Amino acid sequence: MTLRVGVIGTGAIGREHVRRMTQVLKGAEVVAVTDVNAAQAREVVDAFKLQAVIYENGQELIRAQDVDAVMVTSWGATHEEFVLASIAAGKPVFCEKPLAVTAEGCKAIVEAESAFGKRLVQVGYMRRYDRGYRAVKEALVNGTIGEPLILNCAHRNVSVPDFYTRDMSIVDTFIHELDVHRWLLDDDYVSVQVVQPRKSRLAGSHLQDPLLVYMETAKGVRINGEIFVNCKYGYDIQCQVVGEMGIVSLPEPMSVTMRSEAKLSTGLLTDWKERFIEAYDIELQDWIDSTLRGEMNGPSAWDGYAAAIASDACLEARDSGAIVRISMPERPSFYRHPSEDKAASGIS
Ligand SMILES: NC(=O)C1=CN([C@@H]2O[C@H](COP(=O)(O)OP(=O)(O)OC[C@H]3O[C@@H](n4cnc5c(N)ncnc54)[C@H](O)[C@@H]3O)[C@@H](O)[C@H]2O)C=CC1
Ligand SMILES: O=C1[C@@H](O)[C@H](O)[C@@H](O)[C@H](O)[C@H]1O
Repeated sequence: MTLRVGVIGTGAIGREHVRRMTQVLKGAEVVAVTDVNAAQAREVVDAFKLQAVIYENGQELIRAQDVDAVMVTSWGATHEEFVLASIAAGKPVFCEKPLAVTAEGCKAIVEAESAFGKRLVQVGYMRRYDRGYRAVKEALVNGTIGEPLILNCAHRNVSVPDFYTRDMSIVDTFIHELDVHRWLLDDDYVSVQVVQPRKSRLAGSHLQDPLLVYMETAKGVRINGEIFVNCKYGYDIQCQVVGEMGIVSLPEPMSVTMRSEAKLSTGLLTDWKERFIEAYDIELQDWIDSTLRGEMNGPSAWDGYAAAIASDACLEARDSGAIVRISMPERPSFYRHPSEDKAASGIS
């Protein structure tokens, strides 16, 4: 069976996901695309020799009879509208992060999906599929380093495009950390403080770059985070958890060491596409397979909502300079995995 997918937004990641669905993964065919930049949609159809209809807009694509499932890879601020329309049409939808740019927007999606009565939404938090992050999670679950106490992390990009706004360092960039640390630690955030160090002269004048983010979780873990989106030297994602009996760190991407011209050196990546290429492949193959089985396994609309509650608080903390409390509503049973319910009721 083949999942017929319609893609809304064929820019950087939309193009990448079309490439992997067409050339790398199994079980999906891109049958429809749309982009507000029609030339961009045409370019992708031609580049991958797709037998796909180019729709005027996302709403028309979602309504199309032959689109079984929707992929939303347009700008963050447009996600909410397309995810809500997909739910209204009863179609499974893979939405790139963020699920919506505010917690209020995510809440509307959670409510619509709950009212529909079946999970339809997966959010593109691909780090949960990254082998390195999974190894860190496994070490934490196994208790190898005892209980986690401190998490140190950094999200560094070489540079960002001109359209990158001040809020995007939180709602578009650090949102990955907000999701993956909640998942890694199996914990929720209770407070955040955002501190603005000396500003880099190499960042756009409208940006405050870098930023430091200090968070506390319900279990008392302290998170020290750095966001630096014009670091110039590479795409560098760091995560280290200090526990009672040891430290577990995210492995560096594989890279040869060179001895050459009187130097010992190791290359760094510069692009998110390469850094997480395997994670995106695994993530989307899982989405295709589970959607074909009529299930939805990956990061849920609730996870998207939880990350957005934290990112709203980060923005408030950045603007006020205060420590902002984060209050996370209790996760409804609709968003629990069946195995968690069994564990909670003692059924094995
Ligand atoms: N999971 C990850 O690591 C990554 C996720 N993303 C997310 O994917 C989304 C897109 O990011 P990029 O591809 O980097 O941006 P981009 O700007 O390269 O591409 C977005 C495309 O969407 C189109 N678009 C915008 N509004 C639209 C609308 N209403 N209808 C149809 N098309 C529309 C634009 O014309 C553009 O071609 C963002 O939400 C971003 O956060 C992006 C990069 C990596
Ligand atoms: O998701 C991504 C981009 O949208 C975002 O703008 C970058 O900062 C991240 O590193 C990348 O993974």
